[in-house]
Amino acid sequence: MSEFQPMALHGKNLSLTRNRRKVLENIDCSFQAGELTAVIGPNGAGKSSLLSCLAGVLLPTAGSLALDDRTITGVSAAERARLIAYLPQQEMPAWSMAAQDLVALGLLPWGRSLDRSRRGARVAAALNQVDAFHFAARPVTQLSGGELRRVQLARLLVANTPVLIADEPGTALDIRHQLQLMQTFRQQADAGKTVILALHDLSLAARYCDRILLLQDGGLRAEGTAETVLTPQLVGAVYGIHSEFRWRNGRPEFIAGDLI
Ligand SMILES: Nc1ncnc2c1ncn2[C@@H]1O[C@H](COP(=O)(O)OP(=O)(O)OP(=O)(O)O)[C@@H](O)[C@H]1O
Repeated sequence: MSEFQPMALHGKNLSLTRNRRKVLENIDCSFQAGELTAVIGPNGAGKSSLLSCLAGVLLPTAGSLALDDRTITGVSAAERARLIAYLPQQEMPAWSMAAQDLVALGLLPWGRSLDRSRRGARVAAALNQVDAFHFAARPVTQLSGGELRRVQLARLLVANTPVLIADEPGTALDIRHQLQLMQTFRQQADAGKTVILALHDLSLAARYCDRILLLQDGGLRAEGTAETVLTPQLVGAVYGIHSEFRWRNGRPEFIAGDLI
């Protein structure tokens, strides 16, 4: 396992039907290396469905996916696991392993190519990235919701994959750890990774992400920078709330207001 190869991910005309319900329709989306993208939208808009398709967990009913210029169907599952790391919205540990062992599961796609000491060093570094090193030896079934989430995030990060996909990664995290996590994702993107996050917190999306995809009813309603997507008009039309977007000390800021 060496330095990662930067990689773009492209979805073309993606549609998805789940249990006879059309949940995604004709979505075109591209995610470049070095870019941190937020996928936003109200409950049920299709964010998790889209991320699951991008991660290769759900097969789109129509459309195609490509990693750089290779269609995803030409990439073996084993190779895909070395290229894309994915954290679903909810995940309960199947059994009571130590936190560090759960993180080490993220290295499985490399098999025996990593020796024991390098494996241990990587796990420790990933746990440190999410401030979870001090409970590395604790059983995951005895952690708080936010502590468990941080361990799962360490598992996402440990493999150094070129593409990171995380569905509401900050769920259950306190505000400090949420900010720390967004800084980590920002650094990962700045290092050349392709980072895709489903987010409900629009102020975090505005502050940290290069680009925002706004989903509504399974379709792509808008796409662009925070300034072009998080307008009071669009946010009002999609979420039914008043809002403000402004620049403060050179940084984009989104402020949610009252219900319309
Ligand atoms: N297994 C399923 N079978 C049928 N419909 C489903 C299934 N899972 C999700 N859906 C439907 O698909 C649509 C999109 O769901 P999805 O979970 O992708 O939305 P989301 O934007 O991630 O929502 P949330 O913000 O609530 O997590 C919703 O209408 C949902 O009811």
